[in-house]
Amino acid sequence: MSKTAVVTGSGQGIGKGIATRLAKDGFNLVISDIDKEKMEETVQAIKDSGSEALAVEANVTSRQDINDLVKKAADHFGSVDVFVNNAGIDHVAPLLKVEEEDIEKIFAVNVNGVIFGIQAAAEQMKKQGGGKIINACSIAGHKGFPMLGIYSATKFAVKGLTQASAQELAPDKITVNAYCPGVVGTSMWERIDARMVEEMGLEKPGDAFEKFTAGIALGRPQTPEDVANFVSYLASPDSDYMTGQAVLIDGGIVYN
Ligand SMILES: NC(=O)C1=CN([C@@H]2O[C@H](COP(=O)(O)OP(=O)(O)OC[C@H]3O[C@@H](n4cnc5c(N)ncnc54)[C@H](O)[C@@H]3O)[C@@H](O)[C@H]2O)C=CC1
Ligand SMILES: CC(=O)C(C)=O
Repeated sequence: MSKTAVVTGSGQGIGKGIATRLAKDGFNLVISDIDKEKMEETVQAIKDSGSEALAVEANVTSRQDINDLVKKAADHFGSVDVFVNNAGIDHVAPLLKVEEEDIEKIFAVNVNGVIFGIQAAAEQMKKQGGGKIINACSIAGHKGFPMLGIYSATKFAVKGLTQASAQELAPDKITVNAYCPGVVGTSMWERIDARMVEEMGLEKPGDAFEKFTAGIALGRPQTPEDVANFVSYLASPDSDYMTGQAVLIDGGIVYN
């Protein structure tokens, strides 16, 4: 029987790239997002390529939504073998301009969402005798970047949650790891660029993206496929002896 992977925030961008790759790897896919239209587009693309896919609308800030997502995935396909906590949002501002509601909003998605995902997936995986949980971290989870202060704080939190849950869940044969991309050309970076250009007084759209990508050792911005190639490994038995790691996959920006 095929294994099943659930990917949150897989209507577009990195999540869509991961879902498409895992479908190619032979997984049944559960595509989940708050954007119904984009979610259905991803499902159709996967079905057109000959794989099984199910769409489940879920907001990661709601524990109930995430519990329901895992239940629907398990009821439909029989198991949840891989759960990717990919959904995330950005926030760009100097720390002195950050409002209380900005902090609440970004932590609700990037941190609470990952906690709810780990909890719901682990309860299901325990019943099955194991599984793999994979979290979206970032270079900003290894190094604080100016203008990305609260975003960086959420990604440092993801790294901590990955390490703690890996140790708690190892006896249940559940591994927990994270991918830490650099600068990926998705709609998230379009928003980051627009805000940085405004806040930093740069000349034109694209200047912040160019500034960030200029320092990449491998000489080009990252694609969702670059990230998905590594997540494919984390979802495969080849990574069975790896847990608690938040691995940089950034073309050479941050070195640990
Ligand atoms: N783009 C980049 O350069 C990098 C992105 N990341 C992380 O990778 C992940 C994916 O990023 P991108 O694909 O670039 O973002 P994106 O903005 O292109 O796509 C994010 C997806 O998540 C969905 N989403 C947003 N809030 C949600 C919620 N509350 N519940 C469910 N779904 C929700 C959106 O509808 C969208 O489909 C995020 O966690 C991000 O922080 C990490 C490092 C670099
Ligand atoms: C979006 C993101 O994680 C960075 C650092 O570019």
